[in-house]
Amino acid sequence: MKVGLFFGSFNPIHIGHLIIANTIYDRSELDEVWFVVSPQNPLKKRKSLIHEFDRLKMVELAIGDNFHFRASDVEFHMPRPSYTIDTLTYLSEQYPNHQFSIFLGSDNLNQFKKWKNYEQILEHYQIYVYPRPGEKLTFDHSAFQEVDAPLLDISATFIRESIQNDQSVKYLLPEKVEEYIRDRKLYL
Ligand SMILES: Nc1ncnc2c1ncn2[C@@H]1O[C@H](COP(=O)(O)OP(=O)(O)OP(=O)(O)O)[C@@H](O)[C@H]1O
Ligand SMILES: O=C(O)c1ccc[n+]([C@@H]2O[C@H](COP(=O)([O-])O)[C@@H](O)[C@H]2O)c1
Repeated sequence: MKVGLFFGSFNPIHIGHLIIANTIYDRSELDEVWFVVSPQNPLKKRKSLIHEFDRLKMVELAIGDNFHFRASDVEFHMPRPSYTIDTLTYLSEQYPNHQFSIFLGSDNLNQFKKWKNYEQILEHYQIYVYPRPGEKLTFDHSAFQEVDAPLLDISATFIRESIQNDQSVKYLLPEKVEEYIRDRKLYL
């Protein structure tokens, strides 16, 4: 089985993530996309990072009706911060019949040489790269496959700031995620 891993903080998941995942799924040979919620990105230290269980729950709510998509808490049980190569190695051992690839936004790609053992990732995994506004690709490699995905100027940062400023985030998030944030008074 071919599985595309979409690693992210998902703080919170938004329609940008869902459109990217669906575009790559639709234009590739992937059987499934797994959204891997990272407790702690090694390169982002943020006070606004809410508990990983809430982030996972929102991912589950967002993808609930799509049986090609799965939410994964695999990194909750691993050492922190969340190093992608360690998770890839673990998953490849756990699922020897699966062929894993990863998704990477162009913002992360431009920082990729700061990732732990990034050469090992390049050597063993295909990487679907999708464009992000304002992020021209500064690094090229044969492991990268650029995806012709729409440019979406939506970020979790914008959503958190809008909530803090009491501005509407309607349509930027699936309705169930918006309700979850409102009910639990997250990001205020
Ligand atoms: N609108 C977007 N267009 C392209 N890639 C995106 C977009 N939003 C998020 N991504 C990518 O999705 C992955 C997970 O994103 P992440 O959870 O950090 O969301 P984010 O919106 O970038 O969050 P934040 O604003 O908190 O940094 C990252 O690889 C990021 O590059
Ligand atoms: O492995 C690394 O060194 C590494 C460095 C930076 C980011 N990552 C991962 O990249 C993913 C995207 O992070 P984010 O916060 O932009 O959603 C997330 O799963 C991080 O753990 C991984």
